[in-house]
Amino acid sequence: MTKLSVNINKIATLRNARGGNIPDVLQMARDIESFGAEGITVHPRPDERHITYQDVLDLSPVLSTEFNIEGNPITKFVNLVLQVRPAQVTLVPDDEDAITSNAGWDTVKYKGFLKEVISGFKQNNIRCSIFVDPNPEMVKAAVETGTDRIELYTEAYAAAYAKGDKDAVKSYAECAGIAHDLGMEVNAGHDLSLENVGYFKKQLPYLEEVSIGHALISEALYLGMEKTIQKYLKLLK
Ligand SMILES: CC(=O)[C@@H](O)[C@H](O)COP(=O)(O)O
Ligand SMILES: NCC(=O)COP(=O)(O)O
Repeated sequence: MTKLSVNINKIATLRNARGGNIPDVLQMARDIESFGAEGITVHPRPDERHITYQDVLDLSPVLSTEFNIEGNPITKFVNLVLQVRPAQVTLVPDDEDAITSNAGWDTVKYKGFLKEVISGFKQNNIRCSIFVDPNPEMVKAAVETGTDRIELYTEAYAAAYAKGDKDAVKSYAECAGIAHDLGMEVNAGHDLSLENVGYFKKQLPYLEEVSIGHALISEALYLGMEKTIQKYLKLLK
């Protein structure tokens, strides 16, 4: 079984559109957990355009499932994660002004940096994952950073699948196998949806967790949050 961690950034985007507290991000997170999601993911960005640093602090004590905090390990982010001590931190090499995540780590070039950051988190018993493209060279170098997991960046798979190209999953399956053989667990995320996640899960030999936000929140506008989560859980069994 693959765990579903729901990324609630887009709920905060809606709330921030008007100020105030509608929708209530904390209540939504609790409801998402009660509908069966096994984790909550947030990706606070430096401009706090959706999830704010304060949201992360407020969410931490009320969650009952795995809390996954994603982001670029700038000092402010590292301090936040060390204060909250979530179950998992996912390191993503975002530019400050990126609309959304758009690349995985160059684990060869940034090996030393990642090693140092990951060591600090692991000393605090925080599981580490790093966002990587489905590139065998990057996956092989990832193990030397000391990370527990990799998160495969699935945007390219999702785009290809939408055009009918199912073969795009092959590089992901290969990289999941390499990661497993090297002792790392495998997560995946970005642009996964009800349409494409079932095939992805079936093709990957190892897949611990997917984090899904943009499509899931959009699908919930039509189906409702509870039904949407139930559909994902069925596909991820
Ligand atoms: C790492 C990743 O793929 C997700 O965190 C995604 O980038 C969501 O971030 P936004 O909600 O800011 O697009
Ligand atoms: N790590 C990926 C994530 O949290 C959600 O990405 P998306 O579903 O919003 O593209």
